[in-house]
Amino acid sequence: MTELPSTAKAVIIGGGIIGCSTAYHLAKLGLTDTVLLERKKLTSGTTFHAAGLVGQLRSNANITQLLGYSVDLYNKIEEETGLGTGWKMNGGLRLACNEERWTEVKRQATTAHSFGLEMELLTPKEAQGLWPLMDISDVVGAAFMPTDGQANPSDITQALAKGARMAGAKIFEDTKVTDIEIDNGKIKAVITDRGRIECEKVICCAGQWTRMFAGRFGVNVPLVSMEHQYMVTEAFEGVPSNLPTLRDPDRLTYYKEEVGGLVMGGYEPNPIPWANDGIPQGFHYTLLDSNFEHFEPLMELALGRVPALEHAGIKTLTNGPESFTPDGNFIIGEAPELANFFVGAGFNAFGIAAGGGAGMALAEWVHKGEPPFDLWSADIRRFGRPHFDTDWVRTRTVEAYGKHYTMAWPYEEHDSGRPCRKSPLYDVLREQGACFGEKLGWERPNWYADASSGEVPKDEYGFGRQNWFDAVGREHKAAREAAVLFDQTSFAKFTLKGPDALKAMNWICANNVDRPVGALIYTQMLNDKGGIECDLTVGRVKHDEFYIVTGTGFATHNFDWIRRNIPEGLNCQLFDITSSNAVLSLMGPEARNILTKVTRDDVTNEGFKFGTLRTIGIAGCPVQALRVTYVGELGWELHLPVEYAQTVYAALTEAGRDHGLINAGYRAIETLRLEKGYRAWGAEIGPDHTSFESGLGWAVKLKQNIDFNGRAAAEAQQANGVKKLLAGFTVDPDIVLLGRETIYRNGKRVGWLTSGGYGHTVEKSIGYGYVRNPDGVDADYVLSGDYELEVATERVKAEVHMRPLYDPKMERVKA
Ligand SMILES: NCCCC(=O)O
Repeated sequence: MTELPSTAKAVIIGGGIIGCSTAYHLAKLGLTDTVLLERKKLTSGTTFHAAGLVGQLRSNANITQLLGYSVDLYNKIEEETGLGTGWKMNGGLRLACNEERWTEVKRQATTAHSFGLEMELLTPKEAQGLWPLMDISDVVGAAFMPTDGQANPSDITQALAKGARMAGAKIFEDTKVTDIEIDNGKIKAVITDRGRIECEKVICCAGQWTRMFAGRFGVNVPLVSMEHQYMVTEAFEGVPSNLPTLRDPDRLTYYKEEVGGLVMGGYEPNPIPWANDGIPQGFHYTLLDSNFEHFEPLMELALGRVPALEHAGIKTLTNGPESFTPDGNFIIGEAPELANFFVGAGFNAFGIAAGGGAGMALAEWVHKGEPPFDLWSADIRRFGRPHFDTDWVRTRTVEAYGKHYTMAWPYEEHDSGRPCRKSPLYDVLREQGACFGEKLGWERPNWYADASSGEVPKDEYGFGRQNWFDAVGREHKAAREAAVLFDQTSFAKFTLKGPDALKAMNWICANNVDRPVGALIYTQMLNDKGGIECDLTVGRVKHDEFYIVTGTGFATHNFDWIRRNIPEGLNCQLFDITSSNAVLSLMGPEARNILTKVTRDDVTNEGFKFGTLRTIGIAGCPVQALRVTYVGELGWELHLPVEYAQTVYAALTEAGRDHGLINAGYRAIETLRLEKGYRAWGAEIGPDHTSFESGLGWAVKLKQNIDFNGRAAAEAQQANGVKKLLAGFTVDPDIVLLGRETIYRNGKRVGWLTSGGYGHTVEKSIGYGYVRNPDGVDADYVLSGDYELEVATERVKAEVHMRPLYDPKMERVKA
């Protein structure tokens, strides 16, 4: 047996497709000092029993791009390594068996077009032409993606491993990692049963073992092993080798050709979690007992689609446990809990589809310290407090598994593991008709039902206008004409304190935070490319203390970003105080009149200017009042110790009684901010979009002689111009915009919508998206075009806007 090296730059743990692909890409990047350790044999954990379908389309452009990268790699890896991979680009069919599904499929086809992928809509007969074995009596239509395909999971992994070795990486089988040596928060070495390897970076691609293993070092990887079954038939007539893969989501099943027979599996609504108390020792090349009884309902559904299965001989019913995650996306990135510990795991049964691209992305992340493009939807930092509890994760993951093929409704909420995190006002607001949504475990009012007119606080999903449309319209109108109260307790809140707090903040923030005590500053935090990593409000509470407020879902990510970017040697401490403060946002033209009734402090426009914060007294409570808005109206965010929440809420509602004050929820916030043109991180802005591209260059301190993270990139972009620019679009109010609709300028595809919704004041459907032009783009260019949006494959005329649709002069906000 070859001796283990005593040192390496990077050690990969796990020899499945993700580990091998990461080794391949690290070596190709020149990091030949990479070692991959597999405790048994390559592929022997999960990869060997994967089904091997390679589909590309996801609702996120960059994840789709990553899967597209896999296809490109699989197209060439066989020739590069000389090893067969079983890869074939036989195309993928997706069926729709009811009108709602057909709408979903048409919207997916438009999403594919937005992302530059070919996806054709087919009649049932045309689909049957590609898949003659299927019964089409219930099929309404189908979509076909010609560049999808399938691979042999073990073979493609071996090819990647060979490619990695050819490029210089070292791979060791039968080598178990027993420990990681960490000194003072720094990784020092990996300890194996064959010796110690000193290293800087560890990349944990240990599949379903990852949660337990990473947990030993304080790294939380919320994944769960679930039984996943598929049947393999003997060869039978009518199954050509070029048969496309088939997804039949209304029957919860998928198919691919294998040696002249079919592989058929699916996602049952009552999945079985496995190894709740840990994966048994010696589990390699191991399958679970076939569970025919559990598989039978899927089999029944499949027989309806492929009657010939009735007479096909069954070779096996494979039952292999695989890792699934609470939101159905995989987990990638550097752990926020431990520097230089990277994770690539939790692939939800699309590890083969994602393997090529995920290995590429992970390798770049390891090598350059950042991913090749924004991977937020798969980023390990998207998780938070509830995800530390295995039982909660399991409950949510069971739901996510069961919904793998069910309709992905717009605005759909999770049902399981709720309620988990509750604002002190939860019960009060529920009494008042709140219909809650959930984010990072927090229950948050989305909208309020009016019981007196028979409304019920329950979402009914659909692709048209939903059952909450009127309620949200009511809340929207109250915000514009009177006042509303939003419970925004779930906001993530941090403080940064210490003698060097200002120095640190002015390095991390793109806007100048060296303002007088009491100033409230909107700022972005930029990466080296000028991309927006964080978008938040910063209050200067004392000369050496800042109060930082950001979106609920970004708590882990933003905390991690700030902590990592505090320059070494500076004396300041960052604290997460999310759970200490409740937040009530009082917004609307009557906000001041209401506030005046409950406080003796000066809340006049002169006494309490927009963009400032101050402590005011309300009902015995010291309230940190922030004069800021995300809805485009006069208003204050009131941050207060949680124990006062009910008292202050009662005082405000009492004071607001004669001013038209009502409760409002997050869906009203969305329609209000769309009208006002406020950007949302994760949609309009994010690491791939810069301040100048998104029209936020006004908040970047280039005129001041202050160095900051991302300055060089921002300066270059200011000097050279941009190649994409964010614009607003409006269309006829009957057209429902949801985001990802394709943007056409003068008949040419130039981008897609990042958000879509309806503006109850402007009475139009509103969308935002980037207009791209490789030769450069500015506002005149954007405004000089004729625009159409493709919505569910149909083009509609659109108006373009470069200024907010509502109150462009900020008169209402600053009133
Ligand atoms: N491993 C099953 C994949 C199913 C799908 O790609 O839809």
